[in-house]
Amino acid sequence: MPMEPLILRHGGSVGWIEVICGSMFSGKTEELIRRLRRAQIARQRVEVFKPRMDRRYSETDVVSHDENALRSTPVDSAEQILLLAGSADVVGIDEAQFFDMTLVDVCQQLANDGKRVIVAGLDQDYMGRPFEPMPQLMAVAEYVTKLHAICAVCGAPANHSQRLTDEEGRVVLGAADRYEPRCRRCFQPPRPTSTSSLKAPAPAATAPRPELP
Ligand SMILES: Nc1ncnc2c1ncn2[C@@H]1O[C@H](COP(=O)(O)OP(=O)(O)O)[C@@H](O)[C@H]1O
Ligand SMILES: Cc1cn([C@H]2C[C@H](O)[C@@H](COP(=O)(O)O)O2)c(=O)[nH]c1=O
Ligand SMILES: [Zn+2]
Repeated sequence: MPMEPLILRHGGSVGWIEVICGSMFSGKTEELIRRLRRAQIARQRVEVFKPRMDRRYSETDVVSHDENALRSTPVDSAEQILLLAGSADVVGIDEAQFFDMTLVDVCQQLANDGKRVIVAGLDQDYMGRPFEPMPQLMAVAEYVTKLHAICAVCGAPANHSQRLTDEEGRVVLGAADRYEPRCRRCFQPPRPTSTSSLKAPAPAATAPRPELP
């Protein structure tokens, strides 16, 4: 993965998008901070953003579960990132799953403008569903890194974030008080309680057997 701005023959530099994704505790924030610190060491201009709603560990800093921290600007919307990125060479964005789909266009515009854009976020929610806008960002990114935590039940690589409370709704902020990473085998997605799930097909006894491929 290129770390230095690439200079084009006609003068300007070419930008790109890097996505860092995975479950909670997989090391996304640590990896984001590591890449941004290296860019600072290379004397590149770095701007870091996070959604203002993420106040878990700090109002202003991007903070990992291990208390590794980097100063950031909290924003209320993805559009604000465009306004505030200014002349940065490198733009870091944490907790990308809390922005709306506008973030995809914002990242594209920043990269088209010659900036290196590094986005970190959850690829799945507590139900195991793709967490927008992460899938769309992964599709348009030049580089995608998927990280794994360690399953809190069995120690295997963990791909899921298990919510430990009965709270419903996609957005419920928390850390180890509310979530733990789990592997595919140990993950137990909560049952959906929407009315559509009440109209589920008949029980297995009367359902037709699936055909073998
Ligand atoms: N079950 C776990 N698996 C991996 N790391 C864990 C686990 N529980 C706690 N940690 C800690 O979380 C750190 C990663 O934190 P962080 O970068 O904030 O992750 P993320 O941003 O993906 O939630 C690890 O370096 C480790 O110290
Ligand atoms: C799975 C899931 C998580 N969240 C929240 C919980 C935390 O506040 C963040 C994830 O932080 P991390 O840096 O990746 O540890 O997201 C949520 O709101 N909804 C979910 O489904
Ligand atoms: Zn497991």
